[in-house]
Amino acid sequence: MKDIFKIFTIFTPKQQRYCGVIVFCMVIGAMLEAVGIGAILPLISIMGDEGFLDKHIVVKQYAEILNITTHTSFIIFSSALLIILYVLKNLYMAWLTKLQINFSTQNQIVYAEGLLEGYISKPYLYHLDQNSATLLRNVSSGPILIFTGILIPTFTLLTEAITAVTIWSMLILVDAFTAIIVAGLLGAMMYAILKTFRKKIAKRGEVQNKYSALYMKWLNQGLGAIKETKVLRKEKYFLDEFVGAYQKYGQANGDFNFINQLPRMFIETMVTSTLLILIIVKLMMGIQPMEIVPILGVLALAAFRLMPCANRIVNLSNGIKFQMPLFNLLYDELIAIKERKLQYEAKTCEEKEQLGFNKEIKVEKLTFRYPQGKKEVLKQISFSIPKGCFVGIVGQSGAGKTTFVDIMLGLLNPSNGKILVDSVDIFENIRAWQANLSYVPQSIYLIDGSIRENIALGIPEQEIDDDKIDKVLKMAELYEFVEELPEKSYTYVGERGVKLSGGQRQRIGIARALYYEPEVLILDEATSALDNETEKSITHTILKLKGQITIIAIAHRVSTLEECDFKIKFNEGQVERI
Ligand SMILES: Nc1ncnc2c1ncn2[C@@H]1O[C@H](COP(=O)(O)OP(=O)(O)OP(=O)(O)O)[C@@H](O)[C@H]1O
Repeated sequence: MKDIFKIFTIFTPKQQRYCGVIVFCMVIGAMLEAVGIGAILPLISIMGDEGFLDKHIVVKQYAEILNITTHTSFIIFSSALLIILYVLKNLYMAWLTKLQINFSTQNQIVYAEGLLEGYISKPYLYHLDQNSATLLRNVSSGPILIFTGILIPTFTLLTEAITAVTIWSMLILVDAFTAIIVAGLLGAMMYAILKTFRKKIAKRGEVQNKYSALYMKWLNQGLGAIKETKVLRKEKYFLDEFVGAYQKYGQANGDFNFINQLPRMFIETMVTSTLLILIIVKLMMGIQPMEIVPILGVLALAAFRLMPCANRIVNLSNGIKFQMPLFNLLYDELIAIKERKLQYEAKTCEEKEQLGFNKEIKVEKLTFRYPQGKKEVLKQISFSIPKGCFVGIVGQSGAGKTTFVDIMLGLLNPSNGKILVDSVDIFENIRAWQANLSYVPQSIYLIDGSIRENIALGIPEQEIDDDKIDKVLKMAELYEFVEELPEKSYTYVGERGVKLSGGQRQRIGIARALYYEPEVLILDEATSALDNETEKSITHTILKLKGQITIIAIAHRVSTLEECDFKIKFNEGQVERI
């Protein structure tokens, strides 16, 4: 039962009040439902009683005002009233459903944004430990499942429960004995069904949750490495892994759907049999069949209205249980979103603040160890880089060069030591330091957009400065190539830049880095995957920037760093200036 209300704990007090309004409207809706059913009984009595108007003088007086004098016209009038009641009730129910769906959809969007915002702003170390398929599943499917799979069913479940209680209360007035028997029977059945299937459903929920991330992972990997997959002829391997996970996911869903169909059949059989047995008992007690008929009308209606109610309550509870594993998994993150909303915390900030850099970068006794790492990757390293210098970072594979660069970039926090820029520790305000940086990795990530969108990454299309695009295209020696393209800088590069050569991709990376007019340009093996000629030509491009900005470049090839001012050699966590 506590599962049902857990969903409301992720909401702010304002949202909870809104939920309260929805629940209040639902109570009215449930009452309208009950009145709709209850109103059938007087109509049946009126139909069966020719002298009804004569027996009810007050009703007769009001009817005469409306010019209703005969029994037939009174039946027609009462039927018309009932039609209006049903139309109004269902219009109200449609409005209420829309209210619930709007609330759910709006929050689905807010929480999807919140989840992505949370993941994007998480430290780089967090992402090193996560598989992107899990995060993809959480952001893309999480809010949908939580809001359409838990919140809407919770609202519906509450409506059904309120409707059931109201109908049942009316049933008590008509025939208390039958009402108690029906409630006892339905209650016992619901309890038994929920208890029997609770664990099975929770287990299926966990399985579908686990394998939805896994099949997504294999999908990503199979399609992400399409070139290697095809060349190595490993299509079947990826397909088998994907199908293996998808089968388990599908099986869990199928099992749940089957289990969730059983209560309807069970409840229907039990309720119909009980109702018929009740009639037999009443007949055996000597009650005349004609006396049973009017009561039976309401009873059958109520039972057949209560039965789907009970059935839906069971189905909805099971559905909620099935979706709970993902909700529980995301619970802390959803609470964090609520807290962020409460604190009106600034969105992933794009601060204007920039750390001043006029003299030097000083690395002081910098030490780093990865959380799961056994030894220190950097051991108290110290050196300084004067502004405007071109510094080469060299050393064997695994020596800690990328780790150092990641610290410089503000992606990793040192275990000890400092990096001072004009005597200010960059970790005091890493965003302000990052405002000075541009970075070119070994493999540039290109979005499936135009060249200009890729260069001015993160800037809305309409705000891209085309003069600046031309300028950096020239600096990266890409201008002529782009000018020859049919759509120039508006040409699409394809997913991850598949329509470009490796050298062109790296040049776009350099143009991107330069678009932001950095004070410090960091290159992590930016040219090492290229052939000698392209590498030389890109190095030549970079060298043109020497003296204008500070360049820190990791490179394995000696030729890349021939013209640098000095080199820092990394060796087993220690450094030496050469
Ligand atoms: N996420 C991580 N968790 C634990 N250890 C890591 C992690 N990333 C890197 N390491 C370890 O840190 C050490 C330094 O790695 P780093 O990538 O900085 O070396 P590198 O000098 O850049 O190597 P290369 O030239 O091959 O890129 C290596 O021993 C590596 O195994």
